[in-house]
Amino acid sequence: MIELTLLCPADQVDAVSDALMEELDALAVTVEDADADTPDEAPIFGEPGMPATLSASIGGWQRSVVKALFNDEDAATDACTLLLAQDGEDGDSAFTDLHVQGLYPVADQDWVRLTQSQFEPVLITSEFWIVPSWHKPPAGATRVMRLDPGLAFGTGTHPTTRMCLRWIARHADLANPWPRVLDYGCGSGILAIGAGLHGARDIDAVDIDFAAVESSRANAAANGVTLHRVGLPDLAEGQYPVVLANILAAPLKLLAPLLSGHVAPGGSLVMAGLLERQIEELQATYAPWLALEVADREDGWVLLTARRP
Ligand SMILES: C[S@@+](CC[C@H](N)C(=O)[O-])C[C@H]1O[C@@H](n2cnc3c(N)ncnc32)[C@H](O)[C@@H]1O
Repeated sequence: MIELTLLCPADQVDAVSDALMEELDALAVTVEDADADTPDEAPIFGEPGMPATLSASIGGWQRSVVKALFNDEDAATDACTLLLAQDGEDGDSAFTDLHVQGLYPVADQDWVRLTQSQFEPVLITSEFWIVPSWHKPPAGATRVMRLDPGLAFGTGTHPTTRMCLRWIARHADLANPWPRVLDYGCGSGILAIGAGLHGARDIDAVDIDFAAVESSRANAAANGVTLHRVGLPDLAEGQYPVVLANILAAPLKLLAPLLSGHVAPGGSLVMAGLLERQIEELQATYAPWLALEVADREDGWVLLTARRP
């Protein structure tokens, strides 16, 4: 295959990508920051609830590299010629300031195998592992969650997810299982499934993202875990002995009264997605309802928990 690489200003990224995919038969288009790994690198995604940067609202980085994949050199050359010849509204070229960087051969690879090789079994405790379907469970793993990477967040490789799962493994009591659990911001459903594998019953898993809801359903079924309710956040109802929420600081602050209200007397709130520097801010926000404490730390991330008296 051949990759056509173009340097493109932010306000033309969407139009160039659309033309390549929809009119010029590109097999795939990716957009990268031309200034990545330099002092000019600019993140364009803000946290949910925070303003996005200007570039995010116009489709790309100030200097974006658009890469389009074609079956062969002829197809890539034709596409490039047609793209540069497209007329704009004023009769000039539609894509001014577009610079062709080159055509590059892409070596044939086994992409499935390459992707799979990036996901190894993840240790939560010596007994509890997250294992992709193409791996055998490691020796000594007595509790195994089968989970493959998909559209929703949560494969067990991120420290925030791992800390929540460790908390579940350490606090669940099979002789006295949690009668209800709420996984708020369930993503792949990994925390809800983790709770289910540790005996929890009546587990509700909610998320604002439909892809997460679908993926939680499918992953739970693949692990033989029954979820009670799975859907949008308004499905969460009443009080739960355990409320799990791995989101991010800004939404967790906005959700403080709601999440605190879902914690049953004697129950626990378990929150992740928070950095060391955000601890005091979160503690202050939740103080009217619950006293949050640091329960775990990993790679600059913290797990905050609180028990309702
Ligand atoms: C970091 S992922 C966590 C996924 C999974 N629970 C885990 O621990 O790996 C955060 C999830 O929260 C969801 N989310 C973000 N804001 C939310 C909100 N206000 N209410 C419910 N879910 C939210 C996102 O769609 C995403 O699936």
